[in-house]
Amino acid sequence: QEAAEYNMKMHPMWQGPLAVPGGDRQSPIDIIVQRSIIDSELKPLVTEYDPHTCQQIWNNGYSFLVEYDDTTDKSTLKGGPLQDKFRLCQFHFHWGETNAWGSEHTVDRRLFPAELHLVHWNSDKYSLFEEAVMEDNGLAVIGVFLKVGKRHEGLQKLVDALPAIRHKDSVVEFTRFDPGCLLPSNIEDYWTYHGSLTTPPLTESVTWIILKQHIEVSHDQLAVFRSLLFTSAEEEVQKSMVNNFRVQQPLRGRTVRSSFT
Ligand SMILES: NS(=O)(=O)c1nc2c(F)c(F)c(F)c(F)c2s1
Ligand SMILES: [Zn+2]
Repeated sequence: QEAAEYNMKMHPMWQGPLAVPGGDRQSPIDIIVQRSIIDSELKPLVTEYDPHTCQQIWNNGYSFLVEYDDTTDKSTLKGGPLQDKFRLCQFHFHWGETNAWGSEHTVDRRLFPAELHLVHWNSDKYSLFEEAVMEDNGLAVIGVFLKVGKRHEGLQKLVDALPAIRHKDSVVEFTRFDPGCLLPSNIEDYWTYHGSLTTPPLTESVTWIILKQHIEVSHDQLAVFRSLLFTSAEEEVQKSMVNNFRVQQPLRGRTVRSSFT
């Protein structure tokens, strides 16, 4: 409990509501593997990402986001637990001040040093992200755990862009980046559950798809994430962007399904 209180006091992210009042499908959560229900009807995920839809990378004061042109169905996700087609709008990460923690979700309480979120919205049912974010089947987010190990060649282009967006609200052009290079080789094995955004507005509109297989990045690559700042250039006290994860939320009777035995 005191850790949660510490988290609330110490991190700029928690000025907003800690949990949506009455929210019974909040994220992130701990995935207890033996309590997950194997669902043989879960299909393989189908991602079709077009690197030419990549537009910019920016620091929004919570994380850094790589944003994609989502005005057409060029970069999409379907299959898995999803009935509709979802458009990629952005991806971002959450990480810790040390390699000992940083992920938002955990597996049997196991923490990872960072977690990647690929954010998609339901373009079969809605015409804008802003609409979809308010609907319970509006968003689908793929979560990928990061472990420290060998250098991730595909990530380096992104790491090299970070010094240009050190401060909150800085933006630089970022093109021809294939987010598929950040996925592990096995995307068939995943857990899925209904939850929420993990940063304000915390809306309960997300079908979470957490991949079982992690990706590896080097210690030095992750260290560059920590060189980012929560604060804008004008602020006199600079705060390094670390521990930008939300505290875990109660399961409230939800079931986590798994696509594998
Ligand atoms: N961490 S997350 O749940 O994937 C996630 N949070 C947010 C958020 F707070 C936003 F305002 C937003 F526009 C997003 F696209 C996402 S995506
Ligand atoms: Zn996230």
